[in-house]
Amino acid sequence: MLSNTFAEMEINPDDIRKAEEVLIDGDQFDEERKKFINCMNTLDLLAVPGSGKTTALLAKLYCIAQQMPLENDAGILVLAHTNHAIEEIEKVLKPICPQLFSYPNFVGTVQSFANRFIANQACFELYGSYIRKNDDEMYLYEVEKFYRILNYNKNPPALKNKLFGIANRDFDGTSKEKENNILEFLKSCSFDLEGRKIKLGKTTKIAYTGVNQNYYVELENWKIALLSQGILSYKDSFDISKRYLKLENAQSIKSILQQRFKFVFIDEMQDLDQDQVNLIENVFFTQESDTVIQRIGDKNQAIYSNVSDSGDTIWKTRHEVSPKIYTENFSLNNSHRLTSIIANLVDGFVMDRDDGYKVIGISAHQQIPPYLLIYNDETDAEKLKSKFIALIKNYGLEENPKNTTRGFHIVAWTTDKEEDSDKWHLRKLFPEYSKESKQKKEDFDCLRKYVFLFDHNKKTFESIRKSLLNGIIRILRIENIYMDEESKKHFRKSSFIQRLKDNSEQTYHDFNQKLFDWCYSVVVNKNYEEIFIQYSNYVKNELCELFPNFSVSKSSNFINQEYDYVPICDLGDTEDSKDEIQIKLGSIHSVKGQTHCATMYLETDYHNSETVKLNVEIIKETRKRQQVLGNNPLFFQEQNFSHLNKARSNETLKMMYVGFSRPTDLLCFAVRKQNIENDIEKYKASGWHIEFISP
Ligand SMILES: Nc1ncnc2c1ncn2[C@@H]1O[C@H](COP(=O)(O)OP(=O)(O)OP(=O)(O)O)[C@@H](O)[C@H]1O
Repeated sequence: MLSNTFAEMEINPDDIRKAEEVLIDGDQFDEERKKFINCMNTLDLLAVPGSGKTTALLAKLYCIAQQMPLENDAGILVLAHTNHAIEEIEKVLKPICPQLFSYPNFVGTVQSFANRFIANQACFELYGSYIRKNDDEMYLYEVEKFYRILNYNKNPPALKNKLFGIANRDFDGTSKEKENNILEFLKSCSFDLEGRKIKLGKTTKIAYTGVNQNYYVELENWKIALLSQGILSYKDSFDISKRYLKLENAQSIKSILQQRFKFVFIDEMQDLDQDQVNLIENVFFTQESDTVIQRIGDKNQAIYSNVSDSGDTIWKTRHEVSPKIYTENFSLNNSHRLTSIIANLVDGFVMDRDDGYKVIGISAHQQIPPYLLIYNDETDAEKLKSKFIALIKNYGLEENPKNTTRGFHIVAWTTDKEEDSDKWHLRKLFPEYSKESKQKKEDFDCLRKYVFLFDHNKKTFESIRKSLLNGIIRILRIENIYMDEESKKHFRKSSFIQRLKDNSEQTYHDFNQKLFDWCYSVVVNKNYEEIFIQYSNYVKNELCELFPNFSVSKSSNFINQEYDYVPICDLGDTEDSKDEIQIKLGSIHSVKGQTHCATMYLETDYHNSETVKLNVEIIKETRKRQQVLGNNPLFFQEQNFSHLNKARSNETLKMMYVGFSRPTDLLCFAVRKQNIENDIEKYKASGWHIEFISP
């Protein structure tokens, strides 16, 4: 393995100066940060929240972009796990270096890279179809559809009996829960189609042992049929890429990619799951490759894939794996985002403390102590928000435009639950939070959502047009109306439009006119209800002219299902609150990587509440000995229990580490009284300011 040789490129100091102007208001990067920006070798950079990892990466990308086109028409590849992380990079760099976002460079999620450069071709060569759907929700729908047609049979054992046994071994729940376990298994299992094994994680659950195993063959056929239609779960993209890259005739793909991408940068590296890490290594980290790979992140913030089967973080740094070749990891000391008081609190949550890893806040902002906001129940929600706003005003935070740009955020771990759930969640307090309206989804569980939940940020009709067409395609799919009966190929938007044209120019013209009117009415006049009626009437009454076999039967629930639309969640959106402070609502996942001015972390239930999960017993009570609890970072103590590998507590450490480390100025923690009643004095003594929202 090469330690690295592609080090000819030198960053121009003048470009660093310009980057400082653009990225950190003309401040100067210190020597440590400049060393990272200048380094053109393969490396891993790990550092605390707010230390400026992303900023330093942006500076480096800015400097490289100034030297484009690169020698031999080489490009750079910039990857992250989430769309959010990519959008942050685009937001800053697209306006000032658009060349970074066009050929031969690629900036995107690991998923989009895998699909575009490997999985799409793999799917075509292995299964005869390019990828048409790559979406876990759509995949779940396929799983459910398949499950519904299965029947029980004891002898010989039918697939349904087998699945029931596999998914519900030692499980004592209701029949609904058992059914959900089967669906969950079908959704999550992976298919080793070469070895003819079906696995969950690393464990083989069903292996093909002979021709009489009809249930195995049935499941395998279903999977192959999906792949042949280009319907893939997210994980499938990596499974088929891995398979494809092993083939003799795919070897050229690796060398083409290595030639094209001489630099690979991965931000938020800790979020990648094992498949993603392996794919990048498999393509770029080979004996013959001279591609430079720089991976940037913070293991303590791994809130996505986070742990391997052994309980360790998935990302193993080069130094961990080959300390002789890679003598150290890069690091950046100090957090520019955090004040020392917030940094002290946040530091107690650290799980993975490499040498010198300590959260030290060096921001010169005023030292505002963290606030504990204690409330009773959901009827206090508005008072809670008002208190947050009052604190923002009290410290004059809204007066600085930079603070307003960074924003004032209420964040929570669990954002959404069913209407009647007693599990605490963000929407229970703030119904204006609507997760689905924030997501740019293409497929939904009822027709109404196709009219209401298109991507409202798009100012053109493109998004609503797509959404309305997707709704029709979904109905045709539910009703088993195929584009081609024999191959059972489903319609896509383009083939549906083609069918209209094939029917007659007039049909096509009439439909287009209708579609335009619907789009106009929804986007311009916001006539959602009226258009939903017209749209669903079209489906019920006019689609049959195009497809004589069509009638609404299986899709009737899908069409009639109610959905209460709640307009977008930013509270400041309403007219009469124009001058008010805008409070944004979001999940911890959605604000990862962001810098806020003020953050209110709302405690919610994920299995249990955060405060409960941080009460960790480290010594059990016996007749002779008292129970001993671990250090609680909520009391500004350094946690000492993560080595016990209690999964719920450890994920809480990471989630709160991310949530608490967002604000430059004000951190509030909102908890229900019943959860912390006995600990209020401890909070006070440790440094929190206590505010009771209601008596
Ligand atoms: N060298 C610097 N000098 C001054 N301010 C900086 C510097 N680097 C970063 N900042 C500021 O600190 C804040 C945090 O930076 P950034 O988001 O890059 O940190 P990060 O390490 O990527 O954080 P996280 O781990 O939370 O993703 C930003 O507001 C950024 O402008």
